Amino acid sequence: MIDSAAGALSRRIMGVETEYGISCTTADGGRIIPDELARQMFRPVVEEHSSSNIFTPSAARLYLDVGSHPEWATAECRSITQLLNHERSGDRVIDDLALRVESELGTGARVYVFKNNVDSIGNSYGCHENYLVRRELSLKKLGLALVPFLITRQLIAGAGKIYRPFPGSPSERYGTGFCVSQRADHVWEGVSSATTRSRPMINTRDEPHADSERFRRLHVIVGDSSMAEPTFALKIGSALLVLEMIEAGFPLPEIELANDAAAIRDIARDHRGRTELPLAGGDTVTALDLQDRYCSAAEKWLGVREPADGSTPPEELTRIVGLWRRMITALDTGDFSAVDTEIDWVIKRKLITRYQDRLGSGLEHPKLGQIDLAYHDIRPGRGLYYALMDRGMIARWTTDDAITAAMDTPPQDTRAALRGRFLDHARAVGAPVTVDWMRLRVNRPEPQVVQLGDPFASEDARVDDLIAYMDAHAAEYGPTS
Ligand SMILES: Nc1ncnc2c1ncn2[C@@H]1O[C@H](COP(=O)(O)OP(=O)(O)OP(=O)(O)O)[C@@H](O)[C@H]1O
Ligand SMILES: [Mg+2]
Repeated sequence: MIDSAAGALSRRIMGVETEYGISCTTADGGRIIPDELARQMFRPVVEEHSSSNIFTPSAARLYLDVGSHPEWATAECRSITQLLNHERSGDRVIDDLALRVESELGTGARVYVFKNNVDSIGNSYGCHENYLVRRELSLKKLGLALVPFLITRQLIAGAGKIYRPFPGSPSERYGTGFCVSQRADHVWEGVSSATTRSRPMINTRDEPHADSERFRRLHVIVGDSSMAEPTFALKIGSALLVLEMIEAGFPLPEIELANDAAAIRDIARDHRGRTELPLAGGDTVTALDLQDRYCSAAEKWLGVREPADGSTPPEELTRIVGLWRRMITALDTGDFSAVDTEIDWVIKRKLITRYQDRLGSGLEHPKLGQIDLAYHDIRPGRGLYYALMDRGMIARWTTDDAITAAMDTPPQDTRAALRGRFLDHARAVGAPVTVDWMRLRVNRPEPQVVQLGDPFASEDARVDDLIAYMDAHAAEYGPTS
């Protein structure tokens, strides 16, 4: 049981990290290996910043992670649609890097960027969610309370994939089939501080990127990347509501599964959530029953929670819980028509089934694998996701204008606004600076550092002073281009 004396955090900082898969074919049918392709994509970034790990004008972090996966970590956000806009703006920025390489390579070359979580040889890359929580809460206890929700969340917000067993694959014992989640086969335990050796669902590494006396950062690494905007909203919104309820001590299923890793893999292969999951105490529960209970709790919670200014508006949460309920009903009845434009795995399964019927083949058919992958291509006008959206077969949650605005404008109601202003000014006067989530530093003539321990604060006189310092020394920084 969580000590809920501190109550639910009514305002919260959230961020999402997305790792992308990349590949390239040249006009003569050749390939460029991902390492080299990643280097080419990041060349303009390195030319401008002398680094492949930067903070962008929208205060996001753009970097090249190990394994040639470009990563976009959104700036700190306070509401779900805001977070969605900032996550989507990452797709646009990364696609611009891909377009540039494509034009350098000349007619016929194709650079593909996929927002998925598995490559063709079984490597997995992540989509991490970050939620600010109070220091008083133990990440371990919070994690244990969240795990049954997160293990079953794939049913309502998974990205879906065709699973093909191959020797050495983590779930070799399962036959070929459609899974609701991409990530389910690639997590090994519920809660721990490791990230790669034994990948947990929640990472408890204590790295708050904020005042460590007041805050912690909950790092959820079990989720799939989302293509459909409503899927993203439901994935984040449902987690946010469950987190709030745990913090507030609101009644929730108190469940400990006997084997988290086995449960998450079994659920991934059960499109109706009916698998009986053994509990640590000996009984069983179905995944659908668990999700139904979380959703019912959230419906009640919406009636009593006290919204805070600047956080996700209640109407938006009502919309999220409405979608959640429609998805539970679909799972229960087997009629998915009320959600088949909103939830990634449902959209994808429908598409794949249609092609499968046409081909008259099993899921092993390579064409179906191509369709599976093409759904995650982030290029408008080329990727299957965008093709379906253009035909009205995928619903929207936000607008192109809002996404475009987020490409170069930080959230205005968090610390990100300060980072954005600082970077903007440094660029204008050519000042050498170093930045991370917590820190703004002017490097010359004398190092000047400001620590931003409160991620909610979007104004700070110390940052005004840093800007004045850069202005005062502008002549020493030399001409700007
Ligand atoms: N105090 C905070 N609470 C919640 N989220 C935060 C906080 N500070 C930053 N974030 C978000 O956490 C994410 C951090 O991304 P980053 O890729 O740097 O993750 P990391 O876990 O620190 O490092 P890495 O991915 O290199 O292991 C960003 O999306 C950011 O907006
Ligand atoms: Mg990261």
